[in-house]
Amino acid sequence: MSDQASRRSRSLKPLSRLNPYLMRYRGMALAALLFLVLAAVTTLALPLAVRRVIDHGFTSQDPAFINQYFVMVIVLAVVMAISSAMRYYYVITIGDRIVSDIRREVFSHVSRLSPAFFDVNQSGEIVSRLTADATQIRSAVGASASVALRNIIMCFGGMVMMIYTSPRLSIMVLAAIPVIVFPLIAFGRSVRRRSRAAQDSLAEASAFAGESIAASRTVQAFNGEGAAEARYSDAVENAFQAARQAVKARAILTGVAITLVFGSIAGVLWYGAQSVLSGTLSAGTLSQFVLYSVLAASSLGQLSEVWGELMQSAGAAERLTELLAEVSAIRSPETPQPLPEPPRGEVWFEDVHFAYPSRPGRSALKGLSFAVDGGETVAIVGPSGAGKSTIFSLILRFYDPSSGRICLDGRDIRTVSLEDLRNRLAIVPQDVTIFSGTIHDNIAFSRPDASRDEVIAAAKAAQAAEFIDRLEHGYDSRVGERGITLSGGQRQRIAIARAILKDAPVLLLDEATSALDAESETLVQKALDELMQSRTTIVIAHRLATVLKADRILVVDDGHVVEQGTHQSLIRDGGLYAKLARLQFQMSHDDVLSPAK
Ligand SMILES: Nc1ncnc2c1ncn2[C@@H]1O[C@H](COP(=O)(O)OP(=O)(O)OP(=O)(O)O)[C@@H](O)[C@H]1O
Repeated sequence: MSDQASRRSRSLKPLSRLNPYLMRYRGMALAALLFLVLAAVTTLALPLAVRRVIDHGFTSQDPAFINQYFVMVIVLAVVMAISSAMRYYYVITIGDRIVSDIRREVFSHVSRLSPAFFDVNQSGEIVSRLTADATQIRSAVGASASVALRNIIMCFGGMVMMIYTSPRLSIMVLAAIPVIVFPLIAFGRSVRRRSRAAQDSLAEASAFAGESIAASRTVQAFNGEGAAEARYSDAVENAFQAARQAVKARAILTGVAITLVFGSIAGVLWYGAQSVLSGTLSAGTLSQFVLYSVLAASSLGQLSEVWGELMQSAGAAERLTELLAEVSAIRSPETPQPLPEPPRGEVWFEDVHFAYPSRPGRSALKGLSFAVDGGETVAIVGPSGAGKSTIFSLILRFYDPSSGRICLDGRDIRTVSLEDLRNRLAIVPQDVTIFSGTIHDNIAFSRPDASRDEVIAAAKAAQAAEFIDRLEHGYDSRVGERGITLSGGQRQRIAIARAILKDAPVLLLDEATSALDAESETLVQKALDELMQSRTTIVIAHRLATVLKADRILVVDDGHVVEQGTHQSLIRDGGLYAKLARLQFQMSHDDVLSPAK
């Protein structure tokens, strides 16, 4: 564990980060506190009643007096019961409420962080913060904090009442505390050390068993069963010995604890009894004192149990609120400029240099310039790693260039709001994400307010309607996780339907490299033709059909444009494109040499 991690788990301070959330529910928090104090005070009042009953009721033989006190005890018990129930309700509800708020806020914040954040953070870890850490906080706010608070009040109140009841006996108890506590702490440490050693040995034995069983074929093929058995039994024996040591230490600890605690209690009680006999202390006062000591001691015990939980929750609160402090590298400007109306769909790259933030030393784009006119179809072609996908990421403003400008309809995209910019762009990615939900929801992802008719029209235009109609529940069929799985071609057509529904002036199309069967290929192609009509299209091309249809081809290599032209002109020039075309589109040598065919 790093220094930072170990320091984290030793402080309760990060829990204060939950204060702003708590303050939102001030009323409920006050109510919880009120009932908490009320429950503690009534508990602390009970021993007072006990003393009065013992000292006055029994000695004066006055049944009316006893009845009166028992009625009082019942009233106290009812108050205690009601306030405990209310405390439980309020405290748990506040915990749940705060955790829901934090979850919502963290999710909404994280969803808006730029991809640079996700380049260096694992999504699994973030999700675990949202789930496991949030649950930990729920238990901290909901249970541990209230138990801790109640026990602090009880322990403190119990001690005050002990002193109030009998200062002399209290001094004796105080004197006994170090006698009990120090040996227990020392022993406790050794027990913990031994338990950890036992657990480590067991983990080692289990690891060996797991490995050996998983590789049972290898073990048997080499006649290694005997050796494995011997090694495992050694490991198990070690674990047993370590566990025995731990148990022995714990047994001694229990014995020592009982001796010390009861010895001290007996000592204090003996002294108390002597005082009762000599008439300096009443029997009721002694009982009251004993009850307060029991209350104070048990509160202390419970406090030590929830302390560890509170520590863990503090760590959880820290990890979760850390995410909220994360500032997105990509934000809308303070005063965004509007994009020109109506949209023209012009995209310019002007001498764009860019390196990914996670790899600052290596430029992905090195002075890239090109201009795409409204309605034009431009194909981007280049070797793997040339920077083609990076161009899309920059148009979508997932990252900002380190120098140069990217403009949409003549406006630098950094001067317009992210929402306006992305409203004008539709993307059909290579790897289509299908969310768990219905087909309708998946298509309408690009425009959640779209009507069923609009979704059907988009699906028809994307050549997807036919396969959707064949599904048992049509547009309401569930897909994605725990739903039906779609084929590669079907997923692509869903993505195309999404883009058609969005109807944005600029289409970014990352053609799939994976081969589809001939029928899917034809359907996807038809769907794309429909989509590309009457809008600007920038396509990372992997298919011959696409480059043949493009108005212009940009050949990108090592972060800049090295050639541009039509398929024919580029083949004629015999440069990088001619070479790539031969490899990528599997054209024969003759095709390349006589491109007019
Ligand atoms: N998120 C990222 N973080 C760091 N480096 C990246 C990231 N994405 C891409 N790169 C690097 O940037 C360079 C350009 O990558 P890019 O994905 O744009 O290439 P490409 O032309 O699309 O390649 P391909 O055809 O193989 O998809 C590569 O060297 C790549 O390793």
